[in-house]
Amino acid sequence: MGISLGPNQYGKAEVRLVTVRRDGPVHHLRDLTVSTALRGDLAATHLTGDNTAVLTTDAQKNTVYAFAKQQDIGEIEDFALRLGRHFVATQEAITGARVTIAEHAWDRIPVDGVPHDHAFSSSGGESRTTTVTVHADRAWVVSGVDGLTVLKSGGSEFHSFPRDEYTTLAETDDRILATAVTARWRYDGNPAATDVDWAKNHQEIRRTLLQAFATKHSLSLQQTLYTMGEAVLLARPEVAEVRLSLPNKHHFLVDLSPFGLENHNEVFYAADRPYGLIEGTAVRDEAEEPGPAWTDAVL
Ligand SMILES: O=c1[nH]c(=O)c2[nH]c(=O)[nH]c2[nH]1
Repeated sequence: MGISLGPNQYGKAEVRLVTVRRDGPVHHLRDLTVSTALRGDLAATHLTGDNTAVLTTDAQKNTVYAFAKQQDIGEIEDFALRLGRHFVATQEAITGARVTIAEHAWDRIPVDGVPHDHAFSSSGGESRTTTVTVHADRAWVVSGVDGLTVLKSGGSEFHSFPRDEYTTLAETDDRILATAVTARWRYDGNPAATDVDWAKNHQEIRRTLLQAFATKHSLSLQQTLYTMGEAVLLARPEVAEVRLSLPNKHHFLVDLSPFGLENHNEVFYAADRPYGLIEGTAVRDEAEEPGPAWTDAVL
């Protein structure tokens, strides 16, 4: 009974690539997930462990980042074709390359109706939430938003933190700041007994959160968090308290120096975990004590 190697392919799956092109103050953002898979004469590595024909998956990932720097990405079809053709043309053993790209769309955050130069939001995955608790004589309402994904490619710094023997993070005065906002706000008084326009509140609070994120020059995500909560309390007198849970979706600068390329804050690796998790509350001084809906509204 004979056994032989069947069809096979290999590559790097889900390379998270974010690029920022700066035309003066206006930034152009691209956010892609790129997967490569190569096929060809790869029997040796499977059968004997001879890797002489194996272009590493690490090199495939590096190629994605280097190509993103060397030429404008353009349409994802063109970028995928450039990558695929490169692998087939340069690797003798490789006869086929499959490159799959998903592009994640971002919209400019409107600030007073004007699209912002370098602050973006992504509506995919967002939901509006509410938790109400009803007793015989009153009700408490907690509303919120989940998964409101935002990113700014300018106006964010993080430095002047303490350095102990385990601190390796570089200080930066220009980084990408990205998060998926989970927000909960509680209404003061007995809102179910009064005439609250829930839809309008939701819309205005969402807009206020976005505008604060876009316009606040950030020295930390903590500072941005408080500014966002404070802005909601300033805009909506019926809201007593705002809780925010903000994952710091890290974007790491890709080191392109091994390929003789400079990276002036243009090409990033979007990491999904671990992430910093920044949580906090902005509360109105004269607000009444929170009701049961607040205690139960876990972030
Ligand atoms: O805005 C930030 N706050 C932190 O507390 C922190 N910690 C870290 O590693 N990066 C950041 N960024």
